[in-house]
Amino acid sequence: MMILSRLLGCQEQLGFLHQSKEELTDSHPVVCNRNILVELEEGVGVAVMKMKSPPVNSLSLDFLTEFSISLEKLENDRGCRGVILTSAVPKIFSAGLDIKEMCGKSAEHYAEFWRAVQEMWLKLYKSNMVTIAAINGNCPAGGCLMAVSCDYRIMAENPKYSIGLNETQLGIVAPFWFKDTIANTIGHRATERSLQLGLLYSASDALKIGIVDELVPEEKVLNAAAATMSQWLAIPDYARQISKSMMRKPTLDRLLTHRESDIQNFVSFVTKDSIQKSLQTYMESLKQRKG
Ligand SMILES: CCCCCCCC/C=C\C/C=C/C(=O)SCCNC(=O)CCNC(=O)[C@H](O)C(C)(C)COP(=O)(O)OP(=O)(O)OC[C@H]1O[C@@H](n2cnc3c(N)ncnc32)[C@H](O)[C@@H]1OP(=O)(O)O
Repeated sequence: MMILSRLLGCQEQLGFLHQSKEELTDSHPVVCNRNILVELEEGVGVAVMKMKSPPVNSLSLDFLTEFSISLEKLENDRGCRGVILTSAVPKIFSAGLDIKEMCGKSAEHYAEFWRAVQEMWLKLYKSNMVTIAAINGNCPAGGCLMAVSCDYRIMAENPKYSIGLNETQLGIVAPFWFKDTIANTIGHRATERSLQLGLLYSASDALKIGIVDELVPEEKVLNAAAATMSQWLAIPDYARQISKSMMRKPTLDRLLTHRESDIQNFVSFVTKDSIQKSLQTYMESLKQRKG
């Protein structure tokens, strides 16, 4: 019930009611949501989802709810066959889960938050559409999860940007389905090293290890994503979708089977004093790094 009311509440915030005439053209209907801009190019059947939640596109409960609703709308739109996921915030793809959602809140809040994280991943990983991440900035932890859940990743070749699952550096543990998703991308051995050490890879190392598929100059990331999209869309949908599902279903089923226990594990993990302390110390270190 709480989730339903949040979804309904968010649908109002989603801004379907606030579209201006300038934002709606025949060829590029744009939906300006609070955290995500969705632009559907109808003739081509491709939507661009631009995350725009400054300063760092952190994945808050509101953001995740909006993301899942937006993706579901596209999924149910027969005119949309592909999605390019990118960022409208300079230098940041996404800073991952919003750490503030995991600090000093109630057990009920943590459970609701974690269900929203699961939902985002389930929707993205099982999407029937072609999904391409156009990674135009830093991409740690939950941001990396989003990227590796897509079918293909193109990253800006900027030495300042990094990508990876750095959870252990915060004193926390990437859950099994984060691990499965990255292992499906880079293999078991590379995942083991990557997760234990909480590695963040530079763009060039990310290409070498296979976290990303292609590097291009920053200003070409979206064009490169559109070019790759047209190659993938040249394959008949039905055959491609069944192939995707064959590869991903066991991983999806594992979370679906253990969804409630995964939420309980998260809540009991994150409510530990030691974990709260680690997260708070990490947040403070982010602030100090600034100063
Ligand atoms: C036994 C098994 C049990 C299993 C249980 C499972 C538990 C697993 C739980 C969770 C998995 C976690 C996944 C995650 O995604 S955790 C998040 C990890 N993210 C990071 O480590 C990134 C942190 N951020 C950065 O490194 C940088 O901010 C940056 C490189 C992304 C951008 O740098 P810069 O442009 O210099 O910006 P600032 O650092 O100055 O940041 C601006 C502003 O934003 C705040 N902020 C940054 N990241 C986050 C975040 N992830 N959440 C919330 N807030 C964030 C930062 O503090 C600044 O705030 P301000 O000082 O108030 O301006």
